[in-house]
Amino acid sequence: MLRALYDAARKTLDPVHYDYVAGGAGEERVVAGNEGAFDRYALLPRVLCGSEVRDTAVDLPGARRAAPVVVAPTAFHRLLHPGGERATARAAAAEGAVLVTGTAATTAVADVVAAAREAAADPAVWFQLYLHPRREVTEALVRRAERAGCTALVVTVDSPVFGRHTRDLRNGFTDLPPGYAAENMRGLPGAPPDGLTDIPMSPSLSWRDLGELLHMTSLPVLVKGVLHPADATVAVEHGAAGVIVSNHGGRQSDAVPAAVDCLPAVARAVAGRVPVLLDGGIRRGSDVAVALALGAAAVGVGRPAVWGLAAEGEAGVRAVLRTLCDEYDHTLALCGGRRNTDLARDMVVRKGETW
Ligand SMILES: Cc1cc2nc3c(=O)[nH]c(=O)nc-3n(C[C@H](O)[C@H](O)[C@H](O)COP(=O)(O)O)c2cc1C
Ligand SMILES: CC(C)CC(=O)C(=O)O
Repeated sequence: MLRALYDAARKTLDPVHYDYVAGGAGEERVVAGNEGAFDRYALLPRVLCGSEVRDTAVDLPGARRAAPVVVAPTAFHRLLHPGGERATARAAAAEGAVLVTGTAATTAVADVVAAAREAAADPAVWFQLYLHPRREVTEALVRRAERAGCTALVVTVDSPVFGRHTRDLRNGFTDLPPGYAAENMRGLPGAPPDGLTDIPMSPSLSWRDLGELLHMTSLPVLVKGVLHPADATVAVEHGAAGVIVSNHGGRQSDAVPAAVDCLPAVARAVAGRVPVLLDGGIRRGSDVAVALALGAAAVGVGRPAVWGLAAEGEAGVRAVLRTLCDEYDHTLALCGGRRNTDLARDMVVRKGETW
C-alpha cells in the first residue's frame, strides 16, 4: 500500500524536488545501506505469551505517545506540497505521533504548532535546531520554539558542514526558489532580509555549545546524529534528554555504517538513562520492531512521511503513519509481545546466522 503512495509521490513531484528528497551524499551507498540493513535482520518470535490487547505506548521527552513512530525533521514541505508543514503537523497530531519541525521548515514554528492544535487537543511538536556559531542566533531560534509551544528540542550534530548531495549538485538545486523561505530564520540576527536558506552549519561547534544550549532552555534536548557509542555517553553526561541514532538518511557522510547497525552499541552505552531513538531506512512495521528489539524506544521516519505528503498531503502522511503503526502492532502480536519492551535483544538475529 505504501509502495503506491511512494510511486504517486514520484509521479507528482518536480523531478528536481524528487531527487532532493530521495537522494543523499556521494554515491548514495548509505541511503541504500540504511534500508538494506533491515533486510539482514530477522525477528525470532516468542510463542504463547501474547495478548488480545497490546499497548504500544511510549514515554518520550515532553510527550507520551500511543505508538513509537515519530516524524523526523525534513526540510521544505511547502515546496513538496501546497499544504506544507501545516498538513504534516495536522496529520501527525491526528495520528498521535510526535512531529519534529525545524530550522529548515518553510512554515514558521508557531504556525506549525497552531495547525497541530487544530487537529488534536494534545499534540507534541518538537523543534529541530542547527546550532549557530553565534549564540544569540541559536538563542533566538530556541525562544521561537519555546514561545510556539514545542515540548522538546532536537539538536542535529551530524552536520558540521553541508552534505554534498550528488543529485542536487547535478540538478543545480542549491537554494529554495523565490517565494519560499526557511521561515524560522526570518529576521534573526545575521540572517539576510529575505530570510532565505541561511541554515547555520559550522565545524567549529563543540560539546561546549551543547552545554550552552542546555543552559539556555528548560525544554528537554535530544541529540540527533549520534553513531559512536562514546558520543552517546558524552551527550547523556551533558544532560541530553534523548539520543537519536541517525546518519541523516545518508545525506551527510557516504562512508558511515547503516544507522541500525550502530544502534546496539549506542543503546549499551546509554544503558537506559535516556530514551534512544533511531532513524534511517524504516519502511515497514517489522523495521520498527527490529529497532525496538535492538534498543530503540522509538523510531523516526523521514522520507516515508515526505512521500505521503507529496502524494496526498495531510491524508498521505496520515496513511503512512497509520500503516506503519498498524504493521508494527501486527508484528508485535506475531512476536508474542504485549508491549514494546517485550521485544528483547535476543529476538533479533542476523539472517543466515545461528545464535
Ligand atoms: C528531504 C530531507 C530533508 C531533511 N532535512 C533535515 C533537516 O532539516 N534537519 C535534520 O536534522 N534532518 C533532516 N533530514 C534527515 C531526517 O531527519 C532523517 O534523519 C532521515 O530522513 C531518516 O532517514 P529516512 O529518510 O530513511 O527515514 C532530512 C531528510 C530528508 C530526506
Ligand atoms: C536545508 C538542509 C540543511 C536540510 C537537510 O538537513 C537535508 O536536506 O538533509
